[in-house]
Amino acid sequence: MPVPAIPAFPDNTPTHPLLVIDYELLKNGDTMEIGRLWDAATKLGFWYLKNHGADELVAGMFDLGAETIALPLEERMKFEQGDDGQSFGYKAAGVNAVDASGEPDTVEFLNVAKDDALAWPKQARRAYPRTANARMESTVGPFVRKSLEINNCLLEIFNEKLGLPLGSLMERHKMEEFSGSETRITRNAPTMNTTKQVIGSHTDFGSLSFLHNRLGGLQVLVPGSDSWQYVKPIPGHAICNVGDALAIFSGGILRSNLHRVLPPPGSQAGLERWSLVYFTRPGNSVVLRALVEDSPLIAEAVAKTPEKNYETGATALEWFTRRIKYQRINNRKGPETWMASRGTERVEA
Ligand SMILES: O=C(O)CCC(=O)C(=O)O
Ligand SMILES: [Fe+2]
Repeated sequence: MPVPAIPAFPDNTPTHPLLVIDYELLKNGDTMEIGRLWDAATKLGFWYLKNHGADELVAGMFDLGAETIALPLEERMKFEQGDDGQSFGYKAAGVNAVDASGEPDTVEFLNVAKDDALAWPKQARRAYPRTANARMESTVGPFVRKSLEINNCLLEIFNEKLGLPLGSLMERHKMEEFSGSETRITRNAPTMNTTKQVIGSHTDFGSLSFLHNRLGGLQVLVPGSDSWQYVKPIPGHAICNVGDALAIFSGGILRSNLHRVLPPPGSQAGLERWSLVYFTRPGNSVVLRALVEDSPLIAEAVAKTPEKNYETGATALEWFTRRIKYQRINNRKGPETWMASRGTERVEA
């Protein structure tokens, strides 16, 4: 499907600069580029990634989004996530809170488990709408494999920079173990209100996110301030970020930064907004704690910040289930439910 021309991100809207990291250079072990990635991952926790080679697959995934949204709502609802903290499947608009007051979100999305994409045509975790089944082999599987290749390369780099024994991070992201790893296609309906949050402020739940945006709307909380700034989408550049699990494993050396989504700004206002992510998350049984015994660097970071508690006492599955479950408005009792859905911003506070 040809991509229609989209109005440029407005010139007069302030944006937060992210470092542009070249995946080809990382793959070739370029020390300077690895140093720049380290800088980005430890200071802001977000960076652009160019030369990742996933663009065609990304376009196919956006087509899958449009095909799925064209199904009758009733059919999509057969695959709804439900209220128990299960992520895979369809999420209808308005079922999650965006803040402590319980204001509803406006995005709908389809999440496909990495375990299902790789097991296809067998079912590993759950069933999906027929549009996803029709593209599982041609589009979803290849996109998931490509995203895994990229995120695994980043994990190996962080493993080395953190001074961990070879394979320590990969061991926590075993291909064979079921995990919360998934790809998500998100849609926000057109709206002229450019200030209402469509996805509330959050840190990502897992290890690494590989995000693709065509329209603006994503904002990061600028570290050390209470200022939110837009991240400008750049064609062919993914937006990558560190999530809670890596922040915890690294004792806070890697940064899981708060972010949120508003409707597209300025000249992009009123357009339907799509985004696509692949989330790498640890294996379900992996306990989320700082790897202090395995790296003097991590031990030192933890020792220097006694006010932070990186012993979550939770497995990746428990962490992930809790966060999803308490976002759901059906589970809401009061502002404490929003607090119960929070991630490392509690650890870091
Ligand atoms: O849509 C976006 O730009 C970001 C989405 C996001 O932060 C998420 O799904 O976790
Ligand atoms: Fe996110």
